[in-house]
Amino acid sequence: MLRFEDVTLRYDDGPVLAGFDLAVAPGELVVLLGPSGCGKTSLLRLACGLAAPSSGRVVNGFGRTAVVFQEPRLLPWWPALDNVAFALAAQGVTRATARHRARALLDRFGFTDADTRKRPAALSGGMQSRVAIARALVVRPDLVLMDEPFAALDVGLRRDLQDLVRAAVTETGLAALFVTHDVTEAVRLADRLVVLSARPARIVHDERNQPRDEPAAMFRAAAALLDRPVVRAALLAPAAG
Ligand SMILES: Nc1ncnc2c1ncn2[C@@H]1O[C@H](COP(=O)(O)OP(=O)(O)OP(=O)(O)O)[C@@H](O)[C@H]1O
Repeated sequence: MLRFEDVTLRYDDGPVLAGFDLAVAPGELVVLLGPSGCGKTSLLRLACGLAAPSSGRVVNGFGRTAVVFQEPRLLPWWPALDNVAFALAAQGVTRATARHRARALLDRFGFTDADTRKRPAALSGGMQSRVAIARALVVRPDLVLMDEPFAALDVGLRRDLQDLVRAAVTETGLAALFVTHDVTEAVRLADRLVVLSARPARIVHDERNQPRDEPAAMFRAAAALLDRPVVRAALLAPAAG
């Protein structure tokens, strides 16, 4: 379980979170949907221990946490295979085992043997994103934190990668906290969709297990994103019933 308990986070210019509560359970794919600058990245930084709350508690009870950033952040001089295998270096597995696991995952992600030998500069943006996701998943995390990992990709590629993330979560039972400001992406991916207000981020809508790609769910999420209480109350009322 990952828990934010009454978390406040202040920067010099004021709070980005104030009394924030959220729990992410094992096996759950939670999408945080919120406007730009509302504090989504800050929440992920708290979740993986890169930042500490000003008050309140962040408790990450998952054994192993992996992170996927918006940019793939691959090592440019290494082939795709080694970029993935390297993630296992800290786990004390042999180099042969690491490369074997990396190859198996890249194979599932559609890489040919020749592709696995290419350096990042020789891979398309979508392929680089796949390497970044493989690097996170190869360590067999219990929780993966994803910060708008597909924001730079075109729509068709995004859908492929969203399917890949969903499949990985379903097959392995890991928990995921996925940040985006794209309503379509959020509805398509989420087991549970949490919509955040503008800074300081507070939860304005929290919906579980909605049918994916359902226009009504998109409408509710978009309405919540508008963050206008009167409009929201009117539009969200049917969801409550
Ligand atoms: N280290 C920092 N020091 C001061 N202010 C910061 C810091 N990190 C983020 N901020 C500010 O806090 C607010 C929230 O930033 P954050 O990156 O968490 O939001 P976000 O929702 O992820 O935004 P985006 O969608 O644009 O990536 C922004 O106004 C940002 O400028």
